Amino acid sequence: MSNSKQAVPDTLPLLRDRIDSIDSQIQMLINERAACAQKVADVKLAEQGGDAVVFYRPEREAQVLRRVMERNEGPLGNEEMAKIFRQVMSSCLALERPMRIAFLGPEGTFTQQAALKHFGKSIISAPMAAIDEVFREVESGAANYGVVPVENSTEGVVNHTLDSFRDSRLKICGEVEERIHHHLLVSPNINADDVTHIYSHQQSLAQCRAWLDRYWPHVERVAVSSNAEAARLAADAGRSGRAIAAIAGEVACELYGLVKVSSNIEDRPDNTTRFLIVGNQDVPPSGKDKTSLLISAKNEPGALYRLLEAFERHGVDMTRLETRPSLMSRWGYIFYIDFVGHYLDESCRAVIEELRERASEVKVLGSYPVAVL
Ligand SMILES: C=C(O[C@@H]1C=C(C(=O)O)C=C[C@H]1O)C(=O)O
Repeated sequence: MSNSKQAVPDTLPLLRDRIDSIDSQIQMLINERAACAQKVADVKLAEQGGDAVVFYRPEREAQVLRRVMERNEGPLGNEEMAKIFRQVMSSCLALERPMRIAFLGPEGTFTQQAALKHFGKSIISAPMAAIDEVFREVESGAANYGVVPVENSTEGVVNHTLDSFRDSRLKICGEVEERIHHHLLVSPNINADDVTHIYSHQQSLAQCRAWLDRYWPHVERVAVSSNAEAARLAADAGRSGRAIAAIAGEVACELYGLVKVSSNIEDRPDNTTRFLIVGNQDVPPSGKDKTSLLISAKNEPGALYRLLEAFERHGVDMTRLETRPSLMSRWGYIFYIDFVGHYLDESCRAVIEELRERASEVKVLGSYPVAVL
């Protein structure tokens, strides 16, 4: 831009004039960008036609965000800047048709937070009551993509999600990581000193146990179906003057009009959950990808060793291994393996080919960009 290197004025009126002028340029450029994105959609329609057209490209979006972070010079931080671009892309894509995203609900869950982090805010939210319903909603075409939790750094793997992949043809199209922060919330008309009960999901109560023991040892803890439900109940109670607090996240706090008594009360400050994006799409390489496999191993001595050995020999970096019962045969197992790379990369292809010779079933659940935000 012509005036991007102009000296910054130092009086309030001049600074505000400058901001106004920058804003109008930003606005013009955002609309110019949106017009280009619309044109891209037209080209895709012309090339791919009708129902087959895929407007949302996770690999391209990841590349755009990575580039934003690489070239960023501040004073805004890389992540802050990428979040702004995340929303710009979300708005551009929604010009075509906002995507419907199914997630593990109700409104206000951390999974919804993850969905918004991944897709931006210009989506239609479709809260589902259970993980398998998220899968079904996407399989039936009622939603474009689904978001489900898959592992938590404190609590471990989410079995329902892994098990859902057994019978599903959906592909993993992306991953999101979310630092999970819990807050103690009450209705604005309630005095925190009067609180008689604290509601939350069992996992969250567990993740804040030491903090609760220290500061609220004599208040009864009540486990409910989700944090968002706890927040809703606390808001409801507040309306009739009952002093019930909830432990929940930021989104639930805002959604149910609660106020924070204490923030970030989780015992482990690095408490993180990883979520997966599931869809009907094979995502091309983004340059920095991960792949997830489901493998049914033959039930014989050394079976797992022979599977893992292939990764070692081809220098492919395995990041996760989970075991689940196969349900097909007693003491048969299914392994879930994540590794660095795309299934089209030469070394990854070689590994997958060898696994196919050694296992009774190998299903590529998807290759997808490593989480950017
Ligand atoms: C514009 C495109 O389509 C969508 C919008 C994007 C954007 O706004 O940058 C990026 C990828 C797609 O989700 C594209 O494929 O380039």
